[in-house]
Amino acid sequence: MLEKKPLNAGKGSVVVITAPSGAGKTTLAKKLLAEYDQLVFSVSATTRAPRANEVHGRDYHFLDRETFDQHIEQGDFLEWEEFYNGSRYGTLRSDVEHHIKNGYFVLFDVEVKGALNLKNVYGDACLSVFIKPPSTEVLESRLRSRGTESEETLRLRLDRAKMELQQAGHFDAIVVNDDFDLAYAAVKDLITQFTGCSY
Ligand SMILES: Nc1nc2c(ncn2[C@@H]2O[C@H](COP(=O)(O)OP(=O)(O)O)[C@@H](O)[C@H]2O)c(=O)[nH]1
Ligand SMILES: Nc1ncnc2c1ncn2[C@@H]1O[C@H](COP(=O)(O)OP(=O)(O)O)[C@@H](O)[C@H]1O
Repeated sequence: MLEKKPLNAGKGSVVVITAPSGAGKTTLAKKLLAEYDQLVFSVSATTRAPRANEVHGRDYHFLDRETFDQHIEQGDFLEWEEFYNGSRYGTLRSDVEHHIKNGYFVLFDVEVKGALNLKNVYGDACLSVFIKPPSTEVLESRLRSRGTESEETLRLRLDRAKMELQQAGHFDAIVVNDDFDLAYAAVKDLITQFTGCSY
């Protein structure tokens, strides 16, 4: 769902990384954030339960469904989507505005529909990168070895991945995440070119 209210702040530049679940976007994003001082993470809100290593406010704002839906009603989200199983994910407008006002480039890690919506909002001020797994078999084995999914949520994520892979052509660049270091170098080059920032 794209919420129509425009951003109050001037349109800062943003980098959107999107991919099917398990392709490696969060791993790439974390390394980028550790290396680029000028890049700041858009911490999304979600109704899904935290994983063992996740911290509230750092990885996500973990909200119950009622609170999440209140934010929808109040128009607090720039965009939000239901990913699977009723789990909702959204970008809080105020967080992003705050970072842009402070002169940062904002890095988003969002699913494909949200990424397409953010491209619409930011237009030329957005670099969008689709991270592609080498194959669906590798995607499945990465999701399994991550150890975060039940058999049911694994299936739901893989089903959604099929739809998401078909959308890859809509983004500015596609980077295949086979060898991690090569994929990371490719994404870094794109960001350096787009932002003019070195790390
Ligand atoms: N549209 C949208 N998608 C989000 C947002 N935050 C996270 N996502 C995406 O929701 C999907 C599920 O996220 P998560 O449960 O953390 O699984 P993971 O990406 O496999 O680690 C991923 O594709 C995330 O990139 C958001 O604010 N908006
Ligand atoms: N190039 C790669 N080669 C092997 N494993 C990888 C690679 N990139 C990421 N992974 C692993 O795959 C799993 C999924 O990566 P993650 O970053 O959580 O994906 P996403 O955020 O897209 O769901 C993690 O266990 C991660 O360590």
